[in-house]
Amino acid sequence: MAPFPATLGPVTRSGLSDTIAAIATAPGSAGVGIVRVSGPQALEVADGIFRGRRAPSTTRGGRFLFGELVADDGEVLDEGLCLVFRGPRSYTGEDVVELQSHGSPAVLTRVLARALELGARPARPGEFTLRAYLAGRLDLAQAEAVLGLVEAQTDGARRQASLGLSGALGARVARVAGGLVRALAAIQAMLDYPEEGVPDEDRAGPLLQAQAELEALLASARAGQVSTRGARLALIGRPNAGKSSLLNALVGFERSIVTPTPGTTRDYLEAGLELAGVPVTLVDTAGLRETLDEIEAAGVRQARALAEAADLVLALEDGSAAREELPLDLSGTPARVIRLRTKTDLPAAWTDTALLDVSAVTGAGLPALRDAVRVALLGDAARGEAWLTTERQADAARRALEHVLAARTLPDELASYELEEALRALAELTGQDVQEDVVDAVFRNFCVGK
Ligand SMILES: Nc1nc2c(c(=O)[nH]1)N(C=O)[C@@H](CNc1ccc(C(=O)N[C@@H](CCC(=O)O)C(=O)O)cc1)CN2
Ligand SMILES: Nc1nc2c(ncn2[C@@H]2O[C@H](COP(=O)(O)OP(=O)(O)OP(=O)(O)O)[C@@H](O)[C@H]2O)c(=O)[nH]1
Ligand SMILES: [Mg+2]
Repeated sequence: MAPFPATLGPVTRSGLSDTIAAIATAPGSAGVGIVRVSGPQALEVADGIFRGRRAPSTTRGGRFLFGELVADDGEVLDEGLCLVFRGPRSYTGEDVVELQSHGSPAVLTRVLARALELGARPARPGEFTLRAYLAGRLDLAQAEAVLGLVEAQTDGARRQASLGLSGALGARVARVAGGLVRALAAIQAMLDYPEEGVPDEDRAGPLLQAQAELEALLASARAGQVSTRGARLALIGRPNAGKSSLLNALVGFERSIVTPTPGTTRDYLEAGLELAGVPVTLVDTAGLRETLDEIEAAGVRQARALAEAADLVLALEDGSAAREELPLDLSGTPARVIRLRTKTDLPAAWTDTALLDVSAVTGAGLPALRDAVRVALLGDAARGEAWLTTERQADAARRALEHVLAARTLPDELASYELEEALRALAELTGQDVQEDVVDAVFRNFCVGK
């Protein structure tokens, strides 16, 4: 991808003011496919491709035309629709034309090639959405939500992206910023008119409130990332604990080999499923034990490494056999472990209320397990609220919180500096005050045509 223009603001705007075109629909055959054109020459380009009862350039915004898509020599490529959006009333804020043909890669490549001949240039990844951002139609968090929506594989990811796109996250951040501005005003008043006696709660109240809101926002960051990026769950236990059986019960088919012989699973294997709206990868591993078998020993080493790297460990112990200690130290990361007593359909050899009872055979305990996984992965981040969904957003919120915490303890002069820094971090979060390389990094992840 060509580098993003050097600065934001007017320079970038003019740098982006040429006309871009791209196939907006996914590669492959489909019912309908779309070539999208945006920029000052969009209507001119459309006039050169589209033949209908009237020319796109004489059509009002918000209308569509039915007609033919034609090549430079007049050959009809396909019948199609032309949608006309006149700036600023369009996705990008510029003149936009959509040429909608049958969803044939052969047709779409010809239509795009014709648009490029007529003066458009190929759009860079995310450039339509970048233009919407630069036109002030979306904030940066909304642009990230567009990306999240395009990539959403689960309903949980879709919900968060959709909330983000609605501007709910921006609104949540604006609330925090509003509180900081009030606190800043109180401090300024104190500095300017010390004799007036500004009540301390005017300063402390909004700060405390902002701190609480930032902490809640940051608590949502892990949930947001997990719901978009997904999570890895490692099943760990002694041989025969029932790891492979549990994996099969959770995914609903015989993904992993199960036998009564301890040491059945050697190489690890993965299975994808959706748990609590989160894309989850379950990892079945070799049972942990000392062994002279070289292959099995390699599997055991791998199992330990997989447990280390997982977002969450399901530690299984066979409830129908004499209890043996799990040869794995989980004490360092108790928040990342759910302990299970398995085979509860069989007579219990022992019980322990600290463990969750499950049976892969009857399915008993599986709903409780799914619940525990949801809490472990998402915490109590409220479902209806907008979460921080990217590391970039979380980083900005973290810095804002640090400055707010500093402001609470510092004398007025220094506190007001900290609050200004906190506000700057929040402005970065929504993209009002942001370095161009950050913007570049956000849009680099997009696909062409978005
Ligand atoms: N065919 C098609 N479907 C699509 C999109 C698109 O660009 N084209 N979208 C994009 O990726 C999404 C819809 N988002 C859009 C957002 C704003 C405008 C728009 O033209 N807004 C104008 C006019 C609104 C109006 O007429 O009421 C505006 O806000 O001023 C269009 C699409 C999803 N579906
Ligand atoms: N009754 C009953 N038997 C179970 C249950 N889960 C597993 N088993 C049996 O226990 C034995 C071992 O099950 P696996 O799922 O292969 O155990 P594992 O932990 O994957 O074992 P390794 O791969 O050897 O480490 C098999 O005979 C299973 O049928 C259960 O919930 N109830
Ligand atoms: Mg197994």
